[in-house]
Amino acid sequence: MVSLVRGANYAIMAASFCPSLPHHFKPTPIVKFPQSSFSFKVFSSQSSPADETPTRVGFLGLGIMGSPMAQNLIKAGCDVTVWNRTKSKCDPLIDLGAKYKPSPGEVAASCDVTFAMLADPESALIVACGEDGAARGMSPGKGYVDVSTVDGPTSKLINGQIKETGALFLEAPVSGSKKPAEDGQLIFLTAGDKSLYEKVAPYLDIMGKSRFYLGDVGNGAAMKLVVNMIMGSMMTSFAEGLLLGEKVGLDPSVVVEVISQGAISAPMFALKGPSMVQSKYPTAFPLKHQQKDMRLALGLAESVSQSTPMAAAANELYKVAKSHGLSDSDFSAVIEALKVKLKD
Ligand SMILES: NC(=O)C1=CN([C@@H]2O[C@H](COP(=O)(O)OP(=O)(O)OC[C@H]3O[C@@H](n4cnc5c(N)ncnc54)[C@H](OP(=O)(O)O)[C@@H]3O)[C@@H](O)[C@H]2O)C=CC1
Ligand SMILES: O=CCCC(=O)O
Repeated sequence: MVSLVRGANYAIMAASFCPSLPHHFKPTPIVKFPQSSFSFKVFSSQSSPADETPTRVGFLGLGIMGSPMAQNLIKAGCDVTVWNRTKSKCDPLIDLGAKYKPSPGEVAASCDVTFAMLADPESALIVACGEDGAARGMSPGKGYVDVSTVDGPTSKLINGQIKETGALFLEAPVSGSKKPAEDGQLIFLTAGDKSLYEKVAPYLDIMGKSRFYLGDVGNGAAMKLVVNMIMGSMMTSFAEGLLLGEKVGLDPSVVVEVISQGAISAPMFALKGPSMVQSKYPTAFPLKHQQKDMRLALGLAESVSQSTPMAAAANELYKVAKSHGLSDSDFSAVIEALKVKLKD
């Protein structure tokens, strides 16, 4: 079953699930509407599921996405313990009131639920299952929520290791980039233990604007990869159009404007177009991660013999862009890979 929850009042939610905030705001459980995949949260001053909600939250991985996500939890008054491979990235969060532990295992041991936002399958595996990994600190009653973008097999591996400890697992990759992370407007694509999904829903609602529950582990990863595969191909197609337009004498800013008013308008084009026209690529979503997602999506397609020629071509372009040193630029920098001079 797929469920989506929308529109939560940030302050009221935070007050209900984060102990340092006033107790008189208490939400009722999610109200689900039959015949619809939508459900909405409503609030009252009566009883609350808060008693069963974990209150000590761990956060592993404080990069572009993890930092603002953890920050939103802290600002909402949650009891947050952080860890990051590069310790200095913990400091601004510690200044905001977060606790610190020197390893993922120690974070997990000291928290009821631990979130992880890591770069790729390799880092997600190391942090969850490595020597000092989160699994070391897991035990019955705890939960591990991996919000990184990884492939299904990796997610299933982590699920297996976490479940062996008696703890629960939820995969919950996100749609939405740096700004939605800062604004608490992410979209969570979750799958795994339903009871953990329900327990952590208040936290997802602090960090995001909606959440889907998609069933078995692997479905969240698949949904995320399908979405990002489409996004990656859209971006390369947009880049080609901008450059072709420019070469035949069109003003690329006008191309962006025309696109924004028509049937192919997309927030991504409106957001990235103006800076791409100026050859500027301030990093929101690193190009190396987009290429990783194309690679993982192609692997997913391969696993079910689905033909994906557009995505395969786009992936090659991201690889070329990486080889030009653009890994840490925004993924819109893929346009640079098309600026090679061709002979007439
Ligand atoms: N940026 C975006 O717009 C979005 C990104 N995502 C996905 O979210 C995840 C994180 O993205 P983002 O925050 O942008 O990425 P960043 O590159 O900014 O952060 C990556 C994080 O992973 C950590 N890390 C990397 N390798 C290792 C390792 N070997 N061991 C331990 N930790 C490691 C980094 O630690 P350190 O600081 O030490 O390098 C850092 O905390 C990725 O899976 C990405 O695909 C999903 C939606 C949007
Ligand atoms: O994984 C990155 C997604 C970026 C976005 O959804 O805007």
